[in-house]
Amino acid sequence: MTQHAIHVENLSKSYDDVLAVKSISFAVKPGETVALLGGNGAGKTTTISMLLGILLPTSGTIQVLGEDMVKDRFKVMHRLNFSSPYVDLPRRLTVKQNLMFFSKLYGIINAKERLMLLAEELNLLDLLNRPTGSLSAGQKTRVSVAKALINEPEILLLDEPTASLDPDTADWVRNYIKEYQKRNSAAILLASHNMTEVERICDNVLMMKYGKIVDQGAPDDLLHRYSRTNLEEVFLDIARNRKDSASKDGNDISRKPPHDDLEYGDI
Ligand SMILES: Nc1ncnc2c1ncn2[C@@H]1O[C@H](COP(=O)(O)OP(=O)(O)OP(=O)(O)O)[C@@H](O)[C@H]1O
Repeated sequence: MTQHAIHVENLSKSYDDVLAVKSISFAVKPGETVALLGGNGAGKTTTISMLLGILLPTSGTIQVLGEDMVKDRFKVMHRLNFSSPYVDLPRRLTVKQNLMFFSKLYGIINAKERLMLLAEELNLLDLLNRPTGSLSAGQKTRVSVAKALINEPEILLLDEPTASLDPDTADWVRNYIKEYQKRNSAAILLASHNMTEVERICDNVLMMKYGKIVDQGAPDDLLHRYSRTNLEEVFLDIARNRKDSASKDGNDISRKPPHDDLEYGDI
């Protein structure tokens, strides 16, 4: 039996009186790319933060590479990494200093070689001596991807990996990440608002709303079930409760959320 790279069961998280994530369950296999989709406030960042061990769940379990993330996260943290354009790397450090810092943090043996390889592949050579804070948004995103791959992670958590990139560079970065995944059988969990990206690179999609997973499936499967031609329309159907019929597996997405759900999300 294939061991799941990520296995989440009945995971919930409350912030005081806000129940941000409500009993979600899902799994990601090695070599698989799964998208976490949902409107603002749906619970995506909270979920990713729990997977990274930054936030403790209120209840439920998270197994990462077979380890319990709550009890034993230090056994596996060096095997994961993440990239988010919303988490700034230290601004005054140069790109090289930042990448070197993270190499040391992850205990990379041939740190300099690894750094230079990534810099070359991600077209960062001319930026290595620039303060990270002085870079354009797109340049910072490329540095963030390099930082995320510095330890050759088996699990990659990506929050909007191509935000701020022009279409040509975004396409290139997507292909680069997919190539990396193929070589390393990495599991990828991706939060994105870019539906074309999700359709192109994800094997499975989890649709979150008000902290719950309200539907899921392969992109083609969702298009078929919602009788849509693209994922953006499926997203809008779910966000606006527009679909009349329940999905085949019995999820009734036409149902209005219970009254107390309204305070948790703003789709
Ligand atoms: N530190 C916090 N304290 C209190 N409430 C929080 C905190 N962080 C998030 N929340 C709330 O939890 C809910 C889920 O937020 P989260 O950031 O996980 O959503 P998201 O899906 O990532 O949204 P977005 O797409 O806007 O980034 C929201 O209602 C949010 O206001």
